[in-house]
Amino acid sequence: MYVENASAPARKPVTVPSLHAMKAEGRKIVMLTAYDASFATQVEQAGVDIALVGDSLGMVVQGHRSTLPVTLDQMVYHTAAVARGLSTTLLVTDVPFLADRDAAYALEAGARLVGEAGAAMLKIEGASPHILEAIHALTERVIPVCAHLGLTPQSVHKFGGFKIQGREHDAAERVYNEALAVQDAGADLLVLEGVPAALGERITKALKIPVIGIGAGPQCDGQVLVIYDMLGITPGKRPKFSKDFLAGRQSVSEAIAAYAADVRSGAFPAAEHSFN
Ligand SMILES: Nc1nc(=O)c2c([nH]1)NC[C@@H]1CN(c3ccc(C(=O)N[C@@H](CCC(=O)O)C(=O)O)cc3)CN21
Ligand SMILES: CC(C)C(=O)C(=O)O
Ligand SMILES: [Mg+2]
Repeated sequence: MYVENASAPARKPVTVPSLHAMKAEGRKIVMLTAYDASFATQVEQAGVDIALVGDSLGMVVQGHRSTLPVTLDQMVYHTAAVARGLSTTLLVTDVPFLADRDAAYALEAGARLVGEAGAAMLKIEGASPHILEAIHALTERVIPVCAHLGLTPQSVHKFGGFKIQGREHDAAERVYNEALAVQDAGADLLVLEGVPAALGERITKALKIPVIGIGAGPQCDGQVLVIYDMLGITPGKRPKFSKDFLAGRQSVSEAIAAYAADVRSGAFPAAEHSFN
């Protein structure tokens, strides 16, 4: 275990079954990205439920304009670093662009990110037939999967930018049906990004698995943000759905604790962080 965490107060480990229990009991799930051991320790000590090694690291750590250049080797490197900073926080890692091109590649990613680096769950964007196959192949081999729908950043070229999805009736139906499909394929969790709040609420109510929103309104079972956005240090324009929790506070740990408290109370996201 990472030494700075050695004196952290004990809490029960967050697990896939405990996330399902949180949805059943109406307790909000708090998720935040981390890319290294020091931030992972901050996330752990603030009592965040899930740490996400997001492929957003391609943008906020590496300085690229999209998440597409991130490699599986890089995700393994960051996941192993984050794992050393955690003890009870559930560790989810993104499968990078096209590492899920078929079930065999997805299993290779699973072997490396779970077996080698220490992730507990893989997050995969989309619901096309080959992605549903990959979700099925992984979950059949007891690697839990978090699906990711709506504004899936790896689809940036198809969408023509980081654009809110599911605004028109047909597009909303498509995202809704994809959510049912990834659940049927075996996903244990869904990240729903950049969709109108009403669609976020409808999908959250329809699914048995917990739905974590980012720009998907306040009715989701939990929320996730990119940690540099909620610390106000992202260069340039932050997404509208994010909020600077360090503003007016004294430390990173206070900011993360405030984020966790606001997600749990329902104070975040407010109307200004949601789309209609
Ligand atoms: N710093 C950072 N934060 C993120 O949330 C994030 C990343 N990077 N990188 C990977 C993806 C890209 N994401 C993004 C990036 C930009 C917008 C954005 O600017 N959206 C517009 C909405 C445009 C519309 O209305 O269609 C916005 O105003 O928020 C959204 C998601 C989410 N992820
Ligand atoms: C924004 C979250 C959901 C993500 O996928 C990432 O950080 O890469
Ligand atoms: Mg991602």
